[in-house]
Amino acid sequence: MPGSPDSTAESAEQLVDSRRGKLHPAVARVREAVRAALRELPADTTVLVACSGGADSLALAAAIAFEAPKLRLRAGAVIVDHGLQADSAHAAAIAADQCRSLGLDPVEVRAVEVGSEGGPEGAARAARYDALRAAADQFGADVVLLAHTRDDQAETVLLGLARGSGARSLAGMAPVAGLLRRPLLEVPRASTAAACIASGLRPWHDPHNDDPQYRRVRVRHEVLPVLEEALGPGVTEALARTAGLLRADADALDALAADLAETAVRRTDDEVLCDIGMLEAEPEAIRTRALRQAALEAGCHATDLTAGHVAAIDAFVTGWRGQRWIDLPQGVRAMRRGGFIHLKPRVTG
Ligand SMILES: Nc1ncnc2c1ncn2[C@@H]1O[C@H](COP(=O)(O)OP(=O)(O)OP(=O)(O)O)[C@@H](O)[C@H]1O
Repeated sequence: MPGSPDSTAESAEQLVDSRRGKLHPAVARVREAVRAALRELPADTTVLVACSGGADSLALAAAIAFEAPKLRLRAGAVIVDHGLQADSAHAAAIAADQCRSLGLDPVEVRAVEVGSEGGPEGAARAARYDALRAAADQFGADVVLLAHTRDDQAETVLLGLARGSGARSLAGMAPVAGLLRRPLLEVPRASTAAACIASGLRPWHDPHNDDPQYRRVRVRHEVLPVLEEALGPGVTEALARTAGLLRADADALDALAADLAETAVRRTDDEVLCDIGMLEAEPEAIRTRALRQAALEAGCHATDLTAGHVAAIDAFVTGWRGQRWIDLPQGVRAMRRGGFIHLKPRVTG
């Protein structure tokens, strides 16, 4: 089914405030979040909003268009056309027109080819992020804004819990990650939808957002409503708060693990060596993070390296009973010899 402008009915009640000439609370909330996230940027910084044409990123586009002159920023938009639906070019053109009419400049549509690595969602995401980075390069932008909301964050935490993830994953999406910023992580999705209606914007409705074959869609439409009903309203907000708390913890542990890896892990020409004597005195949370880092350095991909793999490497330190070796993703092999764990990448050719 092709996507269409969102058919959410305009509620008279929601428009009351704007008719009275008062700023609608949802619009105010989105703008305030944008101001708070971008306040410290130097004047003349170029900021691009990644706009799919959906309600979240359209509300973000409107807010940055309003706030940019006051913050003395230049604000533009990038729309990525993934080419995955018959009418995707049309939907991208409509989103671009709306961004232009908001006063954003430059506004760029980038068509991408989505590969297959990492599954359909992962491949689309990888192609999108590449396109966003390329657009930032082209326009000299230091910041790209993504419109993930508090509800997206809560969904990410629940999905992580269901996988049995650790603190880093349960910390959800980062408000700032290099070039990327997510100013709406504390703003509910209901506010972005209401802000669009109040501003007369016509969001595009992505049919994937209703497709129950995606786990995230099932969490959104089935799991969270049940939790809110059983445990009371506020579950979504609470899950997002958990992400924020765990982010601070995970950052601190990662910093300690990086310090440990600095001394206990070293690279030679053909392998990565981990000093068991230095590792065994450390708490598990720090030791296993340093070991994970070592495995990544040896060539394992983050997406393939599981907690089970890391536990098996850790067993060379804390559960040594003469294990011979373990095979890790990307053909990396780990074994204990002398006082070290040796992580050897597969020899190719
Ligand atoms: N086609 C697009 N063009 C530009 N930006 C997009 C596009 N699709 C998504 N985005 C940006 O990414 C944000 C998240 O979108 P969505 O939730 O659909 O992606 P996702 O698959 O969860 O990706 P990720 O979580 O890695 O960003 C949007 O709010 C928007 O800012």
